[in-house]
Amino acid sequence: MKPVLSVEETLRLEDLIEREGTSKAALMEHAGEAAAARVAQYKPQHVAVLVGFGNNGGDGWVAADILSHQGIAVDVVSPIEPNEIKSPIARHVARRTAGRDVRVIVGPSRDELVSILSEADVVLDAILGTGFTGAVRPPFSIWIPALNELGLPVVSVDVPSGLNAETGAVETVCVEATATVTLLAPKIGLYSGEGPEYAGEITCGQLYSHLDEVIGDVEHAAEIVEPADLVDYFPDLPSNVNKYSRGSVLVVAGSATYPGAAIMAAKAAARAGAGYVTVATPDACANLIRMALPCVPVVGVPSDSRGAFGAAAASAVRELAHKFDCVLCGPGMTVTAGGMQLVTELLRTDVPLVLDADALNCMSRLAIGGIEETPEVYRREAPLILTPHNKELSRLVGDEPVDDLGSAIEAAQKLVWAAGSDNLVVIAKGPSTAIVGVEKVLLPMSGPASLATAGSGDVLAGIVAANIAVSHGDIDCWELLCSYAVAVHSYAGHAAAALMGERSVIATDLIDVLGEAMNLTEREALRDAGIELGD
Ligand SMILES: NC(=O)C1=CN([C@@H]2O[C@H](COP(=O)(O)OP(=O)(O)OC[C@H]3O[C@@H](n4cnc5c(N)ncnc54)[C@H](OP(=O)(O)O)[C@@H]3O)[C@@H](O)[C@H]2O)[C@@H](O)CC1
Ligand SMILES: Nc1ncnc2c1ncn2[C@@H]1O[C@H](COP(=O)(O)OP(=O)(O)O)[C@@H](O)[C@H]1O
Ligand SMILES: [K+]
Repeated sequence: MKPVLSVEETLRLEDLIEREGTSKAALMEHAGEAAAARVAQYKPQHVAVLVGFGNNGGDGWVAADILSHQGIAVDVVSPIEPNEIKSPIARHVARRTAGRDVRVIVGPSRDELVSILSEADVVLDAILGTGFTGAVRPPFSIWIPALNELGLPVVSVDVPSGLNAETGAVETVCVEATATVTLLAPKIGLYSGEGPEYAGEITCGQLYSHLDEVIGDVEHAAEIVEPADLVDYFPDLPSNVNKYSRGSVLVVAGSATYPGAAIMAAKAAARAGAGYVTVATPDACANLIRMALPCVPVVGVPSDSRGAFGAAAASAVRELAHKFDCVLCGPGMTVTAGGMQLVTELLRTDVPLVLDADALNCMSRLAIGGIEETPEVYRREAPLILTPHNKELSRLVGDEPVDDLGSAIEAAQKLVWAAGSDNLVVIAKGPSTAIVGVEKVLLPMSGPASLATAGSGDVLAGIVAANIAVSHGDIDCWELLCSYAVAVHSYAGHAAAALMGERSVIATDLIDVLGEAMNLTEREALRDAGIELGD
């Protein structure tokens, strides 16, 4: 796993490295080397380097010097003279570079800038980095749209200029990078908010050779799950299994209004490898679900007058629940008094439980002002996995705003820290999904935007439940098991987009390609771990 840092954590890491004997000036030299190496991959003859006033600009000045030493024509565009730069280390490298074989253009007009950029094969963006906040001010608010309009390859240093490195927010304008060389460790903003849209291909510049020895001494906002991290989490299929021993899932879901959600979750659980899936659903929609799922037993439990779970459903489901390796509750169930009783009852069982969709909304109604205020409601011995999207997560924490990766991680941490159990994991879903446990925040591979389609979350919930059932509790790290499930969902998004076209994917397509998605996840993980693949 690869650490992802907040801005504050990055600054602490720099200080720590400095105490170990490597100065910030030395880090800037290495940052410039990393940026120049990324630009050189394009084999350019002419490079334009846009620098700002701060240390991000310093990195750009160093890179410009290195590229010009490689025989590349380099134009450095700066808003001020090198002598006027406030940061002493950036001023030093700027003055040094300006005295060498580069052309320096200070404060060009928009037209002059466009004509300089038009001569370049690649642009290095070293305008703003981790020190940037708020809305981009002139002259950069003029430079950045001019650069974007040209559509040239752009390598950004640390983060694309205009992107808030902490939140991933873009207030006004931001460089649309082809590639970003982030420094020391990736910044959380590259994965949050609009980060993924602007950053292009992200690589990390190695600025310090003993990083592994010190990175553990600063907290990290999150860790990126690399394919090889998942090698221990593929579900086995030994030859001596039967349908029950493979892993059984009870899907408690559906209502007369939303029977489809139960159908998709159950089918996804079966396709993701559970040997025996059963649906418990209100009587009112049981027959419809039976017809849609010939391979799944469907148990009707008492409905209320609207065809949702009624008051007597809770005890009926409790009787069933303990026979299964995992219970998934929520898809399509709607929020009713019967549903709330059902969720309360399931939280009290000792069976691994996945709560999704309206089960989460029922749960948030069990407490006023945030469920984390009453952790005894959801603290339990058996694993509990919650799979909220931002709105559901916000309701769980008393309607505090959750609108990007950072706020989702914060809200999820409130829930897991209040319960204090390492069996509780929140899968905070969004364009980037975070898996939040009591000690770890993991960022598994994200899928394509094709996943933003109704029912896609029901499919993910089925995949998660199946993997818990198949594991039979033999799990070192629930966060990694959940990461495996999210990775399979993401690969399903890619596989379905390849088949159907990225705009046409619907949730049932994801279910149909789950087998292929599991194979892809496994193949990628083995390759990344350096394990030989058979034919
Ligand atoms: N991590 C590492 O290990 C290493 C990090 N290093 C590098 O340092 C970078 C951080 O440098 P930094 O702290 O100097 O900040 P930086 O991003 O250059 O921005 C500050 C400048 O931007 C300006 N500015 C601010 N807001 C603005 C706005 N809205 N609109 C317009 N301007 C705005 C602000 O102006 P001021 O507010 O002061 O007037 C100030 O001049 C980091 O990203 C990495 O590249 C490497 O060198 C070494 C190893
Ligand atoms: N823009 C996006 N890019 C990638 N994945 C996305 C995007 N938007 C949503 N997703 C994923 O799609 C799923 C949507 O889940 P959810 O909102 O619960 O859907 P539903 O309630 O309709 O089943 C989540 O797994 C989420 O991570
Ligand atoms: K930048």
